[in-house]
Amino acid sequence: MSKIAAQFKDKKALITYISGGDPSLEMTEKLIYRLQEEGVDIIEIGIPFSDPLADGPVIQEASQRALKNGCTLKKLIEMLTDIKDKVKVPIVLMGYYNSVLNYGEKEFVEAIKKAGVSGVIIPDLPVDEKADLAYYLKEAALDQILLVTPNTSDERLKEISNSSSGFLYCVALLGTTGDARGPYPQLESYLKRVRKTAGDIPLGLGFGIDGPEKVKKFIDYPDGVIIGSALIKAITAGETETEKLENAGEFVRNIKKVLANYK
Ligand SMILES: O=P(O)(O)OC[C@@H](O)[C@@H](O)c1c[nH]c2ccccc12
Repeated sequence: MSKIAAQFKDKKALITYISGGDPSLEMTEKLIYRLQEEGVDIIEIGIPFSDPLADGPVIQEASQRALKNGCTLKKLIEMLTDIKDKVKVPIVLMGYYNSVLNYGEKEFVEAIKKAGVSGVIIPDLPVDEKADLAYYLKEAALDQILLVTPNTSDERLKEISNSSSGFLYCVALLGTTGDARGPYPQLESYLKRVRKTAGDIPLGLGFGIDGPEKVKKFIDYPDGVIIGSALIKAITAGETETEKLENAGEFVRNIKKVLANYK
């Protein structure tokens, strides 16, 4: 079992997303330590990108702040490599395919492996693309987490879940990240359909889950939740570094309180 999949064992997992380099790489480093201390199960880190097409305004702005402050994929990987020994929680890199292509697919996989990263999410790389990247990731024993949506047909679901490793990312709505309308009204039947088709792989639910209330409402169906925009909002609301870290801690504690009641 991969280090990522193991995080779903006997509990509902909490996966938090932060944008790498927002507002600085030093802050990303401190946030990783804080999220780890608060007991987050997996940390997803976004590679800053100018056209993040799956992202709503909160993450778009976070990505812009990171780019403005000079964060690049290379610098992000260097930072992760430097702190590798202090990070026990599995790290997942989320980024658009273009960033990986620019870096070089083979070089990217080698570098993130060295940085201790456990898996990747590349939302704009379809499963049938058969990219070299998928091959290199497998060789390096890194997870490639794939996404399904309420619109995904049963046939595709089967194909995607067979190729996904670590967990299967169930997008909770038809829209972008941070969409407060989520999750999808027929979430229960959607996730039951996924469960039936996907077999044993853990199911993570993300997009539009903005706090403890929504977690409570929907946690029966998936094996874990992914929260990004709402956490970034809480962090950004802090004025000083200390306040930002404190807000992140408080946000996570409130979600963990809900999750503690479930298995
Ligand atoms: O921000 P939200 O609505 O809480 O959704 C999680 C999300 O942020 C994170 O998993 C993510 C950020 N950017 C993405 C792009 C594609 C898929 C997933 C993501």
